Amino acid sequence: MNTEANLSNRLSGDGVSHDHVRHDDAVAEEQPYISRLYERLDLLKARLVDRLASLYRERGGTHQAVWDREAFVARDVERLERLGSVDRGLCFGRLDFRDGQTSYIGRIGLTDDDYEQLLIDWRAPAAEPFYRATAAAPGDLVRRRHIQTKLRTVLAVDDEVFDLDALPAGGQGTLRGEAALLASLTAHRTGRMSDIVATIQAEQDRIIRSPLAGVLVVQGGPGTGKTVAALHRAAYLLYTHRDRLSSNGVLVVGPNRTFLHYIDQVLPSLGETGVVLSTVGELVPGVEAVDDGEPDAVAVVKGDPRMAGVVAAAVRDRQRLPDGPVELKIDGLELRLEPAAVRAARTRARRARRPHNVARKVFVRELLTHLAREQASRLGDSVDEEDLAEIRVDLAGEPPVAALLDDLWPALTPQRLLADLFASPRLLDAAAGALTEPEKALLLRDDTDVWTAADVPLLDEAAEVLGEIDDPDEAARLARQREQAEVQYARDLLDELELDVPVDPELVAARYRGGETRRSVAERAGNDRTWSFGHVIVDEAQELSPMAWRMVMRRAPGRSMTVVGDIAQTGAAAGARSWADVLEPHVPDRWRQETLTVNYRTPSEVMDLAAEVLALIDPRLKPPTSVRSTGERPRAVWVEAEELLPRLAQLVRAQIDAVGSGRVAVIVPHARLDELHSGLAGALRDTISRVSSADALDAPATVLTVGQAKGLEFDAVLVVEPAELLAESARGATDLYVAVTRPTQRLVLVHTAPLPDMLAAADRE
Ligand SMILES: Nc1ncnc2c1ncn2[C@@H]1O[C@H](COP(=O)(O)OP(=O)(O)OP(=O)(O)O)[C@@H](O)[C@H]1O
Repeated sequence: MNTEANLSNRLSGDGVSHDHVRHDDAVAEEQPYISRLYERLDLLKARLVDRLASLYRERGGTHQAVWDREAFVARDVERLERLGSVDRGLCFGRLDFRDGQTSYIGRIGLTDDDYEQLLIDWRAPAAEPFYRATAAAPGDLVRRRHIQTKLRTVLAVDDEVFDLDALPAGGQGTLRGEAALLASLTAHRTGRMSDIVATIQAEQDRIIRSPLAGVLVVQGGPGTGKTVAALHRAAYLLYTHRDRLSSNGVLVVGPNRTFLHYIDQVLPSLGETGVVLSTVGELVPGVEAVDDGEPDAVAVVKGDPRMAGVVAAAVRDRQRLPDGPVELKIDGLELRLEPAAVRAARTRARRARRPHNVARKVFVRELLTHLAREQASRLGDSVDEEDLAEIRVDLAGEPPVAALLDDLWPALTPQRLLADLFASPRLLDAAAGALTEPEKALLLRDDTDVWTAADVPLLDEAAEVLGEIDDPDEAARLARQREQAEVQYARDLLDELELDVPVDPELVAARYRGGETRRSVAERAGNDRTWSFGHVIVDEAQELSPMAWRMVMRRAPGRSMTVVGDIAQTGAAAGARSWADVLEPHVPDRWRQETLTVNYRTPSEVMDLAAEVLALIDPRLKPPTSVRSTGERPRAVWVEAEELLPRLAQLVRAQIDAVGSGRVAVIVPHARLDELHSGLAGALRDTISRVSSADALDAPATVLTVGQAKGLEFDAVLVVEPAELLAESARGATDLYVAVTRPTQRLVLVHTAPLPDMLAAADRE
């Protein structure tokens, strides 16, 4: 079946009675309106720049006047950013209704000076028919027109006519269906995900416009548009619930930095910049997790829900009792502290039911009061409350007392708690009663400040149980840091605006001072571990461990979430086996699931092979249906072990040549990453990168592991040593399934060892 027929069958299998018609006049017909929209856009931008320039020229006035002015500036800057981001494909659709009315659909809404609607935002209810109308249920629609533009010029129009008779005479030419979708699906990949606002399909639209409340799970096979639909959902929710979400923000959690880089253009291209993108390993500000390939067995223990109890017990364990009486020498006077007195102070502090560092104040006060009384009675003094307060202050300044307090109830950072715990068999024994001896042994390591992604949820858990340390020096440091950030923000903002007016960034920053609200929500949220987001999107959600889920749930106390993933692609040893397992502990009965079934990425030839792999993961699972075919079957190339590198270099070179400006991936077993990357880099020089480099996805070809390829896509993919991939995978065939479903055009399997049986259908060379 050829590509077009395939596409048409898949998308229009509902017996649509529409006639696809084309007439070049339609292109000419649309150009004036599209030009008018761009003129309007330019005018609005020019007005905003003028207003900002005059706002910056103004100085002084009452505090209120300054405040108001800054509010205008912030709002106008945001508007300008939004208008600046929608130039490409500003308008992409037109709806013609039975009553003769016409609407144009675009990236944003535009009105003229008389508030006449010129363009409808794709997220507005009035735009829904553009995505949802079918021949069976056209509503009042007679025609849906896709308009393809390049820069500001109309290139093509693509009509679906629901009611030929209702169209005015002359409007019934010949057009090809789904041209816009086909063009976008077959385009070369650029290393960055694009938005799909012009071609969103009905099953995706349902997900995008699903209500804000509760947890929506989007399950779907590879390439079904889960990621892209979730990002459009973020844009839709921000538009529809701006009042609620603009102050709390939206968080998108992705599997790794490369993936976030891959998707980070999508929301700005939809005019939304206020979203925080983060990996699990970055969710605790101030901690940089290393991607050091922690052994699966260790990650499994760290991700186990029993670790919550271990962290809580580790904290309690640091609230110590001395083994016997403690002698303290203060100003030549011997004071004796009995364990019973410490126990009493500890009980009072624990009863406060506050986090450890907060409850420390109670403990310190209780113990110092006890010592103060002891001291006074030894001196034969009688003391009142005021005297006690003074003596407490004096005692707290005594080094032996301070050392004792630090020993019995230390102020702890999450890092200190975990570094001490993992470095001490004694502390582990005391806290990790719920773990087996081998599990405890897996956690042991040297005292170090290096953290892995699996440690981050534990640090977050510890931060919850510990609470903030009340340290005035730390508060002053944070205030300084904030001031510097404000000046930098002002500088960036002025650079961005390119105003022809001299404006001093210090002055702008000084105006902001005290105005924490001036920093964007995304900036504030990204630096605050305890921030409550209005909505949280978790992508590749199947990879999160139970401890990671506890952390992510803390970021969404309102439990408004979109959880996106594919259980069949779970690679992490501590990842999910079912959505119910993941969600029932947190939102019993408050989650709903939607399933996507059409694969927009992988051609059917490749998907047929992937289906064999999927059958091994779980024979009950159904692969998504590919929307197109290419006529190119997957190939398997056997090479001698000694010849692997030179042959692979040749094969990669051939694919780079074949994809032109597109992208090639070389997916390799973890154990061979370094060797194959340096070998290929030697042979192919600057055409090849590895994914750890900043510009990884900009190079024509990239060498990466399956974990790093998760969520990404490439024109051509070479999978090296599939049998080895299978052997080193924590979850059987799931890694192989992910690897073979990355290409948009071609798949080549390169092997020295025999090919796993499930790949037998590939053409052999
Ligand atoms: N309606 C659409 N119009 C145009 N392109 C689309 C559409 N839906 C999906 N795509 C494209 O299909 C590709 C796959 O989408 P996406 O990466 O979101 O899939 P996924 O389900 O997250 O895949 P995986 O599970 O493999 O990570 C992307 O290039 C995306 O732009």
